[in-house]
Amino acid sequence: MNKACSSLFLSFLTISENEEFGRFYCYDGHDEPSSSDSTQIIYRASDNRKGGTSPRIGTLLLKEQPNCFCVSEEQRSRICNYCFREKSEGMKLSRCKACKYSHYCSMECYNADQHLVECKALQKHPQVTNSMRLMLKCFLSCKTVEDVEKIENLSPKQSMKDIEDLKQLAILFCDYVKELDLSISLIGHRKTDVDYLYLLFQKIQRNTFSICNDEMNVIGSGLYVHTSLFNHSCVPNCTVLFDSKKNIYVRVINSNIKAGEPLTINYVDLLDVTPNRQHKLDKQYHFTCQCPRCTSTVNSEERNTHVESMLEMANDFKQKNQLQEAINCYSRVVSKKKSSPKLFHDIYLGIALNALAHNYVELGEFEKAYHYAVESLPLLEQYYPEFYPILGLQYLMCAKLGAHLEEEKHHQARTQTTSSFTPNISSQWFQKAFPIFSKLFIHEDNTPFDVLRRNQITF
Ligand SMILES: C[S@@+](CC[C@H](N)C(=O)[O-])C[C@H]1O[C@@H](n2cnc3c(N)ncnc32)[C@H](O)[C@@H]1O
Repeated sequence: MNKACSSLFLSFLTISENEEFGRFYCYDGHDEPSSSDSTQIIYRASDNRKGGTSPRIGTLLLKEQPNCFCVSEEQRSRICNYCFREKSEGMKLSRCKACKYSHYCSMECYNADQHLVECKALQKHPQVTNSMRLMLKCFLSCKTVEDVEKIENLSPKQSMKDIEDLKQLAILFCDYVKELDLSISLIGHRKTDVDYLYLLFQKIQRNTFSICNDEMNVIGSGLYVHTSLFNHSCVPNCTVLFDSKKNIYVRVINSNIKAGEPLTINYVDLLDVTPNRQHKLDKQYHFTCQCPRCTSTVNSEERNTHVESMLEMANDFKQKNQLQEAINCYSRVVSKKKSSPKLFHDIYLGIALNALAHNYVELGEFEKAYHYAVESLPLLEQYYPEFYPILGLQYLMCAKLGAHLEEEKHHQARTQTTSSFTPNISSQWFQKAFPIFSKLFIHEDNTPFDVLRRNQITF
């Protein structure tokens, strides 16, 4: 029942012809699922490690290029809209003179992005949303029957329920593209078919990945048709990462995956309380998560709307670059929690401490940043898996800040005659960061050392 996989999968992955649910399972090589199973892709654990059923941490399950992608609105003047390279002293970006919207590093990127088609639409509709731009890119990517099949096979196969904002989006999209020549696309003739567009928008809503840079900041969005077959869990055993060429990598992050267990990634931020995660999963992905964390009756994670509005206010200040005001809001959350520990869930404290650390880095107040980053760690360790990219970056941030503070103290010690020696505070965090980087951040164009180097916080 299993057919061989395309080259982007490693050989131990096989694809079943049953496409009903499209879940990936860990497979021990003995207990082959029957054809009535919903299993779509199976991980042959026994091929990877003799005698064991669980793949090792860091095992690469698949690597894939995006079928279509677009740069995020906030990043469009900072990175090339096709190759996603960052603007730097050695690399200039030119803004398209016609639409004044898109930026490219070269004519090759301008042409490869098929910008001329989009340019016409952007000139008339500069307020376009990311999902509309991604939809147009999706149209442009459909050049063969196979390309069309890949998109049409994405979940859901049929329109599921009335989603008013997606219906509106379908209507807006018709207007966006009505004057464009989309004859190069095999689905171009459907550019104003509202029902078809509504279904495609549902697929885009459920299957789009945020493309992140090394620091896990979102720089774009894309469709990756194979990776999007992974289901979600709030206790995931796999994670996705990106390289600088927008390739996605799915790697194992739990060394205790049993045969028959689904292989999962997370669709929403894990540093959030259960009702909020569930709400997001329901709204965007239309399912109720039944993972151990969501169904736990032991550690209930309740919402606190008062704290949430304070965090939201802080976030608004941050967006407007009013960092000190944002810091005041986050600090109020921290002090409320310290004065009444049971008032709201620890997760909110984790969010506030983490935000304080990042805000103080931006303000150049590194001692405070270090203090909050270290204080946030036990909470991040509780809600993120042990081998998780964001956790690795947090350890790295502590290490870099620690190293900077040590350096400053040594400098003071050299210039003053009396000073105490500074303990080596940074190495403990480097030691924690390194296993995560060496197992997860290992892309074709990267060694973990490159990533560590690129992630240096510049002081
Ligand atoms: C990106 S797709 C994942 C692959 C999909 N299951 C398929 O077979 O094509 C997202 C959709 O999968 C389903 N899904 C993902 N994780 C799930 C879970 N933990 N429980 C139930 N449904 C899930 C939901 O319908 C969701 O909208």
